[in-house]
Amino acid sequence: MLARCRRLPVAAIPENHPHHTQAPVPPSPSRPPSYAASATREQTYRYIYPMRVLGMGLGGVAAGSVLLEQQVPPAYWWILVATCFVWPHLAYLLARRSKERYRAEKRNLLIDSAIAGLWVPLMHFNLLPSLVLVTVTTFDKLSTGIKRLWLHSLPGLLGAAGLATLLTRPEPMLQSSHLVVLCTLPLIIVHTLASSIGSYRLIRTVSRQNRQLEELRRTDSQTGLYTRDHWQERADAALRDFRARGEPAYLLMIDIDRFKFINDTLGHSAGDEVISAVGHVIRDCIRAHDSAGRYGGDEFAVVCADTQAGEARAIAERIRACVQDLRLPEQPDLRLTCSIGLAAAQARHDNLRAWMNDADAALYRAKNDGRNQVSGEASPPSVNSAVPSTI
Ligand SMILES: Nc1nc2c(ncn2[C@@H]2O[C@H](COP(=O)(O)OP(=O)(O)OP(=O)(O)O)[C@@H](O)[C@H]2O)c(=O)[nH]1
Repeated sequence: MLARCRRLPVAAIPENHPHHTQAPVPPSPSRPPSYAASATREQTYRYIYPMRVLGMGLGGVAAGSVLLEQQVPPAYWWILVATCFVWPHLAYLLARRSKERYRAEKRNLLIDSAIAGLWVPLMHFNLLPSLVLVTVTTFDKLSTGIKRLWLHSLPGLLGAAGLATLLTRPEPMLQSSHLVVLCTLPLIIVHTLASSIGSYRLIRTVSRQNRQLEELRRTDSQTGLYTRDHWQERADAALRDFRARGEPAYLLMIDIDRFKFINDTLGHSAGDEVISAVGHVIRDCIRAHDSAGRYGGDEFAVVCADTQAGEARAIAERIRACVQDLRLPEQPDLRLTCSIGLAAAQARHDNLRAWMNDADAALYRAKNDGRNQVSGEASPPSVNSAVPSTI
């Protein structure tokens, strides 16, 4: 009855997180099923077990208080012991011994609902414990996140309630005495607390994973530089600042020289190492407020915001010289160079594409003029001419 509130699952919960009970994704022919994912899902019954023992036990206390007042035959007490105190352990054993543990645990969850349904007529429809048992058990189905599980639990719940009504023909006694209220309170309190703690943990997990996802979106794994998308956001911001306040900004397009030849002669993995090493060189050569990104393949881009022409050229020259001095431990004889195109933000640059076109043109000139050099504007636009009259 209290069984599921610790483990509210959503897609963002990690597969190895105890809260994770995401419904199985059917394997597609092009994607082999993940062993890790299914292995964790198969352990769901372990996480549910202690909560089922607690929830069913507290439900048993509530139901027992009603039985106590009604002077019922001993069979009722045996049913109470079997369903509330034996069943949680039996459910655990059944799931553990099953070849398909996750499926077995889903069946156990449905049986939990049937048990709650059974107890409603056995308690003569005593209002408070009946409502609490049905609500808690249905909430638990919802909180698993398993699609439509709560809906699938209703036939069992209603069927068990109907069958027990037919067999025992109980006389409705809706009123709950003080004793029954007192004995039902622990279930209400513990279930609410457990649900709140589950939600709290879930929110913390989701926020942490959102931060990790954002980090992944921003960072190119091969070089540690920004990804193209994130770099473009930074460059856009620098262009906006230039257009709004006239803060000079420079853009550097960097391309490794004759990289195809490295790939062709030393292989792609050596090429990957070169890209990674050049990325690290660029990161070491820029200032804290510059933004460097991998633009694609062997091409990199740096945006230097709030920067004078001399500084921008010095950064570009530093990168060029450091790439020239770069030695790879695995390829000690390999000599690398790069070409760099430099472009200042101009008032005519309506968007980033226009600015990049200028940097690309400068890079093209550097390649044409013999590579291993920096080409581009030596002097910045004046601040006055930087702010367009239309702004
Ligand atoms: N190893 C490796 N190669 C890549 C990667 N991305 C792109 N390439 C290759 O990089 C090469 C890019 O070559 P270009 O920049 O066009 O030409 P280049 O040989 O460097 O010649 P120049 O730029 O004119 O000096 C192509 O052969 C791509 O297949 C990557 O991630 N790893």
